[in-house]
Amino acid sequence: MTELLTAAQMRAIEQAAIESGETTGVELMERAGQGVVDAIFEEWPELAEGDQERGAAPRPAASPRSISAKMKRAVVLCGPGNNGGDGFVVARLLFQRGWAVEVFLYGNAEKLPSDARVNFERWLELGEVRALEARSLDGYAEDNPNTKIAIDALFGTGLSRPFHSLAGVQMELNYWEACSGREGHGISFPYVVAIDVVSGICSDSGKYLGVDDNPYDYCAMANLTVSFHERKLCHVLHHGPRGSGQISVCDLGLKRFVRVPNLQPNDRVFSSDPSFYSLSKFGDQNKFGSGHALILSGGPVQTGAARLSARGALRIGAGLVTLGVPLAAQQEVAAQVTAIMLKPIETPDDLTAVLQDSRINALCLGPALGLNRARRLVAAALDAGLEARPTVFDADALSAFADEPSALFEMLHENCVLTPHGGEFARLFPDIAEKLNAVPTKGPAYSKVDATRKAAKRAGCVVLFKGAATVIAAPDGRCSINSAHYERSAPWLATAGSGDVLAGFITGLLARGFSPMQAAETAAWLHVECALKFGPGLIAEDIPEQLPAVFKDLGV
Ligand SMILES: NC(=O)C1=CN([C@@H]2O[C@H](COP(=O)(O)OP(=O)(O)OC[C@H]3O[C@@H](n4cnc5c(N)ncnc54)[C@H](OP(=O)(O)O)[C@@H]3O)[C@@H](O)[C@H]2O)[C@@H](O)CC1
Ligand SMILES: Nc1ncnc2c1ncn2[C@@H]1O[C@H](COP(=O)(O)OP(=O)(O)O)[C@@H](O)[C@H]1O
Ligand SMILES: [K+]
Repeated sequence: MTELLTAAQMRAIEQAAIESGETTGVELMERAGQGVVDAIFEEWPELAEGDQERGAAPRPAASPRSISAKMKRAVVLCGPGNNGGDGFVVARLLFQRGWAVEVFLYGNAEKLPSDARVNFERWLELGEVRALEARSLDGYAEDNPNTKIAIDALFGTGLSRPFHSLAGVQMELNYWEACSGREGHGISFPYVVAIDVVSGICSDSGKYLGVDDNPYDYCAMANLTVSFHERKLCHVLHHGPRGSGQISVCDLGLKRFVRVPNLQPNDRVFSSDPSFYSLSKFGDQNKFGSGHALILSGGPVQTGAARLSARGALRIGAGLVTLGVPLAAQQEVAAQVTAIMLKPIETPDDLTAVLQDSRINALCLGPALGLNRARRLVAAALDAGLEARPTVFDADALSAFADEPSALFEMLHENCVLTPHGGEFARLFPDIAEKLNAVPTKGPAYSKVDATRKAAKRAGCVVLFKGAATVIAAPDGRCSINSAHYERSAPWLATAGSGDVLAGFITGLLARGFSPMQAAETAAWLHVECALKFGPGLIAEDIPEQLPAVFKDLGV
């Protein structure tokens, strides 16, 4: 598991490192700038070809007269804080490799923080700094056709309010990001490289501050973002992944400062990669050793969703899986399943009776259950037999309580898992959803992490809030994110029935004895792995069928 940091956590780590006396802010800034340059040449090795170190040449070498049209050119946009300071370092390092470098500053040089100021002064020994204005980049790529790289060093983790004053610049970066790497009419557009965070995005939420609609047409975007120490939350949340392009993480040598006192375990957020060891089966256990999952089905012609869940639960390793089916749908389900068993469950009393079997150690309610049937069965599910039986609530089992969410929350216990998508989340937690969906006016903005943690606390159980970034939180604040972005991008998972399979995966792992948090995290991660294994054309039925190959790759 890797950690995903908030801006405050990153600052605390930096501060602890500086206070230890082992490093200084200027040294960290130098490592940061070097890391950005290294990441650029790792991403585009062809850009490094033919570079000739010219060292710290005196100022005249950078004057316009000495810049030949053939020189590779970079334009560096520096902002008023330390992100801008990193930009000055990058400018110097590229210059020392023989590049023509043009530097713009947004803000007042006199007010730069001290470390940034040091690097501003160092740059001034090599070249000029022009004031960045709204139209500074208009026509720039066309007029300077050898511009290979644009560095976005305007704002990083310190963005505190909406940033609209350079709309023209942001739109130009957006356009360059879209056109870079493609030749058209003799013009090649530069790659946009964001230092730490794409300017305009709040680093804790991944939202563009002050933006309420589609930001993809007019906000700054990058082809590559170089994050320091670890990824920040914005790199996996909301608009962040699209805005960031690719992510490269630059090690600043701060690993041993992660455990600074103000970072409580339950304030931290991790990526949800599971421990694969826990997925293996060992010894001579019989099938009951891997648990028995019961999944409740809807009525006639509404049984497909529960069957998908059941298939998922069985493939992920539950020893036995039974579908609880109303009488009228028995024939339909029986004709479709083999290893999965059937039990007639029509009424709450039927469910109560079935649940007297304490070997049924995990339960799933929701997929196409029907709102009325869900409402009637939930109370029985939570009341019967085994105390605090691990139970997944999905789809209709959530929506059935839209008019009175508190009635559901009062019944839940710590072994429950709720798996809402955005719509279901808004039905159960309307106030939280409203806050999450409001236009953010200042940073740090309310994030999906904040929302899911709050929901888990209110519900008193694990909440898995679905999406390309699936956020999983427990009532005590533990939180992880399963990010289907970058090399794990899995857009084909957005297909009918995919959530039903996920509910089945979680139920199967609960049956195998995983804790609710561990089951949710592991299931979400495997769900994406299955989609990646299959690739384009994926439909929900395919997802469970990828598990054997995924397990094999993992050495399970
Ligand atoms: N932590 C580490 O270990 C390391 C961090 N490093 C680097 O430092 C970066 C963080 O630096 P930072 O804290 O100075 O913040 P940054 O993003 O440069 O901006 C802050 C400035 O912007 C201003 N401002 C804000 N919003 C604004 C707006 N809308 N419009 C106009 N102004 C606005 C804000 O003003 P204020 O809110 O105070 O009024 C303040 O002046 C980090 O991302 C990384 O690149 C590396 O050097 C190496 C190690
Ligand atoms: N763009 C995406 N990339 C990766 N996964 C996605 C994306 N969109 C949705 N998902 C995942 O697909 C599943 C969809 O679930 P859900 O919305 O409940 O669909 P259904 O009700 O049809 O099963 C969730 O696990 C969600 O996290
Ligand atoms: K930036």
